[in-house]
Amino acid sequence: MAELLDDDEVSSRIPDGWEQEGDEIVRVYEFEDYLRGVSFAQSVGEVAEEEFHHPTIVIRYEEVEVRLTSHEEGGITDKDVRLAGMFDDEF
Ligand SMILES: C[C@H](O)[C@H](O)[C@H]1CNC2=NC(N)=NC(=O)C2=N1
Repeated sequence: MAELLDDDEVSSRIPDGWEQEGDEIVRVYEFEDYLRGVSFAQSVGEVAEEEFHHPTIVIRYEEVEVRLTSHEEGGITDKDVRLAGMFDDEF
């Protein structure tokens, strides 16, 4: 089981564009149109399935919100930080 990160560790490790909100890290990606966001959400889902670590994905008009936390550990771990960077690579 991965170690929980404290707020300072989260702040220093999460990629630019991500923020901590309680026990989650979150980023809102903006798109020129709705279907580009839908396609991005699909890509995020595929990475999540490959890594077996799943975010909450909210698809809105011209934006997609992605939230990560480690449910089993009950907070933010390096798994979340690593996946955040992998999702950014899909953007
Ligand atoms: C049983 C447990 O749900 C699975 O091992 C995986 C699935 N995907 C997961 N995703 C996330 N974000 N956190 C988890 O703890 C997690 N656990």
